[in-house]
Amino acid sequence: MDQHFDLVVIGSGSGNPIVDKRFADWKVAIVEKGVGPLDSFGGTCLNVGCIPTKMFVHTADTARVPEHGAALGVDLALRGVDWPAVRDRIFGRIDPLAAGGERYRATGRENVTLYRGTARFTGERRLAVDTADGPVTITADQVVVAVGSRPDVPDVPGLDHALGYHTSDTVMRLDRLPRRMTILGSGFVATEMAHVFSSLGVEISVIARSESLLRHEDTDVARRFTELARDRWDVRLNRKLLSAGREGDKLLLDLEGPEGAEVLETDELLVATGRRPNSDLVDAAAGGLALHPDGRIVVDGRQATSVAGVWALGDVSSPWRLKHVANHEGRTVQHNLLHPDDLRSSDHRHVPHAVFSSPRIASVGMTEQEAQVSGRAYVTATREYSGIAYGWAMEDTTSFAKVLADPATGELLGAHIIGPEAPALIQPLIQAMSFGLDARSMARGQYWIHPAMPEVVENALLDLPLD
Ligand SMILES: Cc1cc2nc3c(=O)[nH]c(=O)nc-3n(C[C@H](O)[C@H](O)[C@H](O)COP(=O)(O)OP(=O)(O)OC[C@H]3O[C@@H](n4cnc5c(N)ncnc54)[C@H](O)[C@@H]3O)c2cc1C
Ligand SMILES: NC(=O)c1ccc[n+]([C@@H]2O[C@H](COP(=O)([O-])OP(=O)(O)OC[C@H]3O[C@@H](n4cnc5c(N)ncnc54)[C@H](O)[C@@H]3O)[C@@H](O)[C@H]2O)c1
Repeated sequence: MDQHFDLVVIGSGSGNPIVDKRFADWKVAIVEKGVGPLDSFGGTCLNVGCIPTKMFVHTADTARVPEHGAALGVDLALRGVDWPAVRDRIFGRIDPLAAGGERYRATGRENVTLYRGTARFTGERRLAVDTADGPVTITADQVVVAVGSRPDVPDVPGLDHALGYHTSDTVMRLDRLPRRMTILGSGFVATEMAHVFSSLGVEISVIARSESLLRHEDTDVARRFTELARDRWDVRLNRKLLSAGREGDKLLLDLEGPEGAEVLETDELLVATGRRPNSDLVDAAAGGLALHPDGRIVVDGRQATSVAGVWALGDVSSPWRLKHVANHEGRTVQHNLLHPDDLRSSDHRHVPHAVFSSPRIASVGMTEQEAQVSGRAYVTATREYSGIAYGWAMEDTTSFAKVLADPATGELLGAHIIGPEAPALIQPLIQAMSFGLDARSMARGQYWIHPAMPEVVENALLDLPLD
């Protein structure tokens, strides 16, 4: 029998918090198929994304303290890494959170029904869900499509499930640490996981198809990061993976590079080559939803899709696959559901991101290469951490903050930081850009605590050659 609801939310990641107490009078369904090896409730960020990765990153940073201590004359030693303890501490916190979230949705509110299964559109605002109790048909006045994305694995001969490769969905739950791990890709996941596993003692090889890691970052940042990565990992740039195979416990990767063919032998392979939107899993086209060529659902500024009453947010529709963007878009959808006569748009003017590798990277606004292409007048200034007092304290020789501004007005156009605490240091610059504070006012209109790390930002701003 068909079930009709006021609202159906598909996906329990950033879609789930939309349904708060203001929806107490609405008849609501939430549909979730499960993510990761345990088919968990709560989406990517909680179960296989931001949260576990950053718990591993913090652990990795801790394991590297002896390396940093040596430069300061402090003799520390890493005596060992108890991988099962590390892994189980992290998932021992996360798995109960996911289970608790699911319990609340299953039993916590009378007006909310949780369906566990994959939802597929069979018409406009009409869905079929395969649940453990059999198929259900759901119709609704309003539908929120928050189905996210999944790892995208390239079509390479031998690179199939039988090979036993990992993605970010599985690599954090390895039974044991391998001696060697190869990572295919050179973006967010690749560089964060290379930091995690190398800090815990694994020999890392990174296969990048371009000539730098993190090539979407400002070129100065990507260049510095790549130089540092080459000191730490076996970084193979300009490489193509031609085929993959297994010989007993070993994986053999056939690569083609600037010096011809090479075979890389490894124990585990992490494929980190991007993600694809889950619009196909939900059969968005059958629901009448317009799609971009890359599979993202088309939305307008208000997160409305091409079908009245259907909204989309997060990785399935956004060009930014970031949790803070998905959350922001979720709040837009929530407001628009509750206030149909006063619709709001999402604010995508200054979307920042951070890469939690080592060193850390944080960025907002235009890179220098984007500023060049845009043709707009700009000036830049770069201040090394070694040029501020706290940088001396840390004996830092490689980190910097770079800012871009309009020479005439001082309007901040972009900021890029590579080094310790970059994600925290960039926040005042995001604030300045969001609220229209120009570089000169920002630098001189407030006190900067001395001798703290934000002085690197203050000095970069003061160094800008403004008219
Ligand atoms: C390893 C990793 C680390 C990351 N780290 C960060 C970070 O540090 N900072 C950051 O900002 N972002 C990070 N991200 C990105 C961030 O996790 C995503 O942008 C965010 O979680 C997307 O939220 P969402 O709600 O769009 O999708 P999800 O959270 O993926 O939610 C979608 C849900 O829909 C379900 N679903 C899919 N199809 C169906 C269907 N047909 N029927 C029913 N249910 C369905 C899925 O099972 C899933 O639970 C990371 C991502 C990864 C993979
Ligand atoms: N700190 C964070 O905010 C964070 C952390 C992890 C993931 N994420 C999000 O998750 C998404 C997925 O991360 P990701 O690292 O998988 O994607 P990514 O887009 O950051 O990087 C993908 C990498 O794979 C390479 N690549 C693509 N196809 C390839 C192929 N066929 N062969 C070889 N290399 C190939 C690309 O050149 C790139 O280096 C990101 O878009 C990001 O938004 C965010």
